[in-house]
Amino acid sequence: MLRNPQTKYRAFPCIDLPNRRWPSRRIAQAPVWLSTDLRDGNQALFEPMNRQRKLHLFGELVRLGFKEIEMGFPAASRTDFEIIRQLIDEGGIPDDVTPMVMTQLREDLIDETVRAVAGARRVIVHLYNAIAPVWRQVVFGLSVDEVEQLVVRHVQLLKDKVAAHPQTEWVLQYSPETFCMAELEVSLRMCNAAIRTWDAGPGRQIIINLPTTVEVATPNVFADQIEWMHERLERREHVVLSVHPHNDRGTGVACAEQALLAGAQRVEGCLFGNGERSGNLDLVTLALNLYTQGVDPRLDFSDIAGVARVAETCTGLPIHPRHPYVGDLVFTAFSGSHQDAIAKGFAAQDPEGFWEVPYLPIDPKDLGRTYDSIVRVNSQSGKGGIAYLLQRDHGVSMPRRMQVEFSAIVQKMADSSETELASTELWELFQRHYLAPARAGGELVYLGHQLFEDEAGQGVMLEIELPNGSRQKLQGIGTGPIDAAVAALGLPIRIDSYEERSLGGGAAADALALVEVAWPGEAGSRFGAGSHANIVVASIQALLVAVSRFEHGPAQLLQRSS
Ligand SMILES: CC(=O)SCCNC(=O)CCNC(=O)[C@H](O)C(C)(C)COP(=O)(O)OP(=O)(O)OC[C@H]1O[C@@H](n2cnc3c(N)ncnc32)[C@H](O)[C@@H]1OP(=O)(O)O
Ligand SMILES: CC(C)C(=O)C(=O)O
Ligand SMILES: [Mg+2]
Repeated sequence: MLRNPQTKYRAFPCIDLPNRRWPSRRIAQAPVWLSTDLRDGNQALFEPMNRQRKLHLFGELVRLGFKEIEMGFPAASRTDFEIIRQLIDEGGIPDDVTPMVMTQLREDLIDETVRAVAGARRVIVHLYNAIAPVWRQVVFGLSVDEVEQLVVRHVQLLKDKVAAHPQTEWVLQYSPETFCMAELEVSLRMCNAAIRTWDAGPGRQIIINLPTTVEVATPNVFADQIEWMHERLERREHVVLSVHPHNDRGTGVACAEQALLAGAQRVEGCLFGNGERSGNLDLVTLALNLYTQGVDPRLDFSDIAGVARVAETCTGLPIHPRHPYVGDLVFTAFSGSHQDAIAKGFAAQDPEGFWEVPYLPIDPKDLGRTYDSIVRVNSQSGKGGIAYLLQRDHGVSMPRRMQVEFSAIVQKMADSSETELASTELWELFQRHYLAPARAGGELVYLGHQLFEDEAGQGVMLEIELPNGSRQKLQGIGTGPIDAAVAALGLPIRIDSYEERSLGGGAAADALALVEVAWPGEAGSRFGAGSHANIVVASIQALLVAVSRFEHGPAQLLQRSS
């Protein structure tokens, strides 16, 4: 990369629009949607869709509620010609859906295009030509006057040709390709030439479609360009002002939103942002952005995963897991504080009230998605999410300090595996670290006990197995069974906390005992857990696990026994 990029790249000039109104407006209704999945989306694929895939995607677009669908470039592609012809001839286009077909300003191509769609109930013919300086000079070698003549000549030609097919309602769409890079006066001249030549008026609609063919400036510049055109286009009431944002700077959706504020009434784009280079406007994101502002998008994404699978199958392109609204991970929180806030938000959410769950801009249920994967655990997770999963799925409710200790163990595991841990894996990890008798060797093992009453308090006769396999009988007296077991071990330990719960609920459920042991002089305490139908057994097991987690614990007992 250059250290002085200003020698190679220039900033796009600002638009002189002192009284711009778009910044203080709000989008209050859905635009007219045009899907160009079958044209702009298709022309950007390694392998363009075959007939079967195109028809599949067309059916899906209709099902989603699109009323205008660009079908392709019939003069350039035999497949496109045959598909549109077949749909028209066989009545395969619903009455409320208008197909659109694209062509360059060339007589032979316009001829073929009209042949492809004549007889349809209503059709939009899309004429385009690039008008920005570099294209005028380098690609076409035409002056501004000559470009205008090209537009007038071909709009007139189309007008004459379609007059022979009065049974079809013909709508013209004119796109000054490369609009965002062209001088506004030149764009206005070309658009007004098309409006006049088509003779737009009552019953003679025209769509003026302004593209960011290659996105080159910040969205506010595009919004200024749109407002400037909106205020100057002739016969404005008979013009549908449309935009066709691409996404080269990653701001296609922002451009569309700001263009709608600036006077655009219609947007063109593709599902999930497919399209040339870094894509077209993502229609799904725009629609759901509106939805989350309380605006009905008039497109149905209540099974968004199903739509995604159709799009992936037809285009052969995968959808990124972090893609807004649809990605596999977008309703998943890994980080602890997010998990904590989401869990609290769900608990507090009023089912009839406004959506107010932290970190989730939309209710996943509205898109046919579930809450199941919202709390997931990886190396970024905190104790809240881990504790939530163990409690929810395994009935284990850890005291707070144990949550802290266990989350360090989980993070170590997640860091080394570099993967997410499922709730079953958390449970296995919990058992391996804390739960007698699931732990695997190296510790003191409970074999049996007997309680007895003593003048000095509660007595216990404890039988345990040492790590070398030898058995030991130990006796102790204390204020209760745990205290007596501590006395029996004869180690300088202290019980810092003790909790018992029932594991998994129900009358027949095992008891779960959680014991926290401190060893004065040793940093930190250790937890242990035991589960058994008998709570005393579970408690002694938990104690033995916690003691075993101090290196000195088993070692001192072994030393004493030898
Ligand atoms: C931004 C967009 O997405 S625009 C849509 C782009 N999509 C496509 O082009 C897909 C379909 N296109 C095609 O299959 C072919 O380009 C065809 C069949 C239309 C034309 O093919 P060809 O005649 O071989 O021309 P080619 O593909 O090389 O296109 C370049 C020619 O078209 C001319 N041209 C490009 N755009 C236009 C236009 N809008 N109107 C008139 N002429 C145009 C160029 O000036 C150039 O002419 P030249 O050969 O006299 O220098
Ligand atoms: C609208 C047409 C010409 C287009 O795809 C573009 O300019 O990106
Ligand atoms: Mg395009």
